[in-house]
Amino acid sequence: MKVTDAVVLSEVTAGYGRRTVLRGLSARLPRPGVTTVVGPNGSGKSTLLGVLTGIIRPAGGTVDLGGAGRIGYVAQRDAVSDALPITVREAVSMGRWASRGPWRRLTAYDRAVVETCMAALDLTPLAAHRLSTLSGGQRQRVLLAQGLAQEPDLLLLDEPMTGLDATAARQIAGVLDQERARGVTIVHVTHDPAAALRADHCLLLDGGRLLAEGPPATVLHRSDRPAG
Ligand SMILES: Nc1ncnc2c1ncn2[C@@H]1O[C@H](COP(=O)(O)OP(=O)(O)OP(=O)(O)O)[C@@H](O)[C@H]1O
Repeated sequence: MKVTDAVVLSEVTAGYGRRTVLRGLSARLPRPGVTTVVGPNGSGKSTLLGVLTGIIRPAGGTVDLGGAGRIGYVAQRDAVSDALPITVREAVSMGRWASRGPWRRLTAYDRAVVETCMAALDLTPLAAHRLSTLSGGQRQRVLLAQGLAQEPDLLLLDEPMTGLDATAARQIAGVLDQERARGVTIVHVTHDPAAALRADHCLLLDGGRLLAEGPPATVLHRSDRPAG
């Protein structure tokens, strides 16, 4: 696989069936580095993450992950059933399925990764609790721990800070800083300008098109102004 210093999207067109969402999107995301994706509701941010995961196959254009092998994906909390009758430890362990396959017995290494990821997000005391008994912010931390347990090169996050209090948001930001320092490439959809500003790079989408890309301060300034 080709190894570059970037994830490169070239003229990507993608959507759902006959519904086109992303239209001719070209962008270059630093690798390693943190890229935030901002834009109004429905502008195609989650669809872009779907393309990067490979779940959504572009109808046109190309995606070059720059050699990123393992991809971790952390969904919006709403997208995940809170009713699953599993514990926090079981949910985080699901992050190991990507390398082991579902229903396989986890190795000692897998179990150690799961414990480390729970500890990083202060989930160890909740390890035996059912997901359904957790608060929204705690569940959000479980989803991130599950993403980290995949030991990804490329970590894709869909609004991981939504609805979190300041302490939990700071904690997640700290964990993402650590991952970035370890060389993980992070792509992060957010509506939070403070989170977007901390990134290395920012993409502004509108109507499925790239309106601007570059340093967050410049791009966010652009997003404050009416398009045109
Ligand atoms: N599974 C789907 N089938 C058909 N259309 C979809 C599907 N998922 C999203 N869409 C449509 O694609 C468009 C872009 O949605 P997407 O979720 O990518 O936007 P977004 O920028 O992430 O929005 P938000 O900020 O609200 O999360 C929307 O018009 C949405 O209705």
